[in-house]
Amino acid sequence: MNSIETVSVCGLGKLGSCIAATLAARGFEVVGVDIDPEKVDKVNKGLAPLDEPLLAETLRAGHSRLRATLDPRETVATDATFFIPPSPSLPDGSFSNEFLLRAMQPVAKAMKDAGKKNHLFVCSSTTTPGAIDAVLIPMLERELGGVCGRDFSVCYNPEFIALGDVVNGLLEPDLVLIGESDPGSGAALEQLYKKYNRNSPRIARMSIISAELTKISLNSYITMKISFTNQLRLIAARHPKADIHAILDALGNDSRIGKKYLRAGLSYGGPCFPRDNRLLAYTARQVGLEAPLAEASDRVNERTKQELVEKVQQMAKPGDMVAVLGVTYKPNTYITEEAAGLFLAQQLKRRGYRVLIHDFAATPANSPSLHEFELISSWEEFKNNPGVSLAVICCPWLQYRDLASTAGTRVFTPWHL
Ligand SMILES: NC(=O)C1=CN([C@@H]2O[C@H](COP(=O)(O)OP(=O)(O)OC[C@H]3O[C@@H](n4cnc5c(N)ncnc54)[C@H](O)[C@@H]3O)[C@@H](O)[C@H]2O)C=CC1
Ligand SMILES: O=C(O)[C@H]1O[C@H](OP(=O)(O)OP(=O)(O)OC[C@H]2O[C@@H](n3ccc(=O)[nH]c3=O)[C@H](O)[C@@H]2O)[C@H](O)[C@@H](O)[C@@H]1O
Repeated sequence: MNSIETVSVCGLGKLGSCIAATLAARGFEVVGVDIDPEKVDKVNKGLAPLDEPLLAETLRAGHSRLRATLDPRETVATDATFFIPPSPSLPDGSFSNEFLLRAMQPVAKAMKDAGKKNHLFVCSSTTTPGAIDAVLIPMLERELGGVCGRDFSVCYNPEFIALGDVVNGLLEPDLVLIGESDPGSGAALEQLYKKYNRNSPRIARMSIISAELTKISLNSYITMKISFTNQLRLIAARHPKADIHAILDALGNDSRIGKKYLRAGLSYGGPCFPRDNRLLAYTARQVGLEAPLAEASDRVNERTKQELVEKVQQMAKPGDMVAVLGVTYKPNTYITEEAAGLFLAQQLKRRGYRVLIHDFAATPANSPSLHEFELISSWEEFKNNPGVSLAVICCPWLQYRDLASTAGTRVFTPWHL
């Protein structure tokens, strides 16, 4: 296929809005498509549809080359369409294809109606390994009445970005991963990335199933590393003279291990890590195998959460006022999904503690699970006069560093701030 100059992006959410904005800022003509009129309206006004560092500036930089629409037929005028709708986790561990099917179908129909051939369908949402070949490509072949790799192409191209750093993560990744239905489409996408990235990342091209397995393996491997630190932390805690931070700092010097994601703290959370291990275990079961390492990482993670509750129970008794500081799954995001702090607050409340909550970004408006809690409204006032029996720093927001214990309050800091 020819080079990609114009691009459409279906799904302008946490990841898609940043992909659309960065593509436009790097010189591509971009059409953004979403089913949410508010997001479309905001993007057309050059405003960020959600909170993400650098998104507003990037949208402004590419404003003249980016427009958004509710109409998927407008993708026909572009060379390639990136699909980035949600792919929620199902109870059996697999990821739903429903949103991808619903986003791709009208685009395929529009291509067919316009008689357009050779469109490139790029799936960026995380998929269950095997789903693209078994479900999405057959649907596209039916809708388009053609053969994948001859009449149209499909690439799987997930991004390895972490929330709070999406724009830089997209533009300067360690790795660009391309699963391709045919060499021509992979080559075209590789050329796009050579123009788009600000660094020169390794571009790994492979079959679609290999790329699907690579994507979930990466997250699964990293959680194995985090769970290893937690396993070691629990063992070291039983030895009064052992210092987990000194141990991990030493281990990280071995280049085979490395220092990243080797920080002793609490459990991992968020919308990605916990569900990717469940997906790897599901993928193993599909071929009659087990994924004991992925399952063990999740077990250690659950144990880490329980251990935090037990530890706090040793430090305060039911009826006491405990302040849970930091209820997001990591700093610089408002997301509380599977966060250690939220888990602790819920468990303490259930056990009869009086719970006060504080966070620098999460509020009941953006995290409805916080509605059931009393919130600390002013951090400055609280910092100077906590007046509670125990404050637990559950998320390593740097602003918590200067909270000192006062006469009546102890401060418990599982993260080495
Ligand atoms: N947020 C993250 O950190 C990362 C997310 N991913 C993957 O990216 C995908 C999207 O994630 P997020 O951006 O976080 O989701 P999100 O929920 O923030 O955004 C999804 C967007 O898709 C839109 N949408 C839904 N159906 C649509 C349709 N039929 N046509 C057009 N737009 C449609 C929604 O209105 C929403 O704006 C998921 O598969 C996720 O696993 C992968 C790596 C990182
Ligand atoms: O698949 C995805 O969607 C993304 O998932 C993660 O991104 P994210 O969940 O946004 O955030 P991270 O910054 O990686 O943190 C995840 C969790 O790990 C925890 N963590 C991180 C580092 C560490 O040393 N220890 C540790 O417990 C954090 O506190 C947090 O709860 C991956 O880092 C991305 O590469 C990937 O693209």
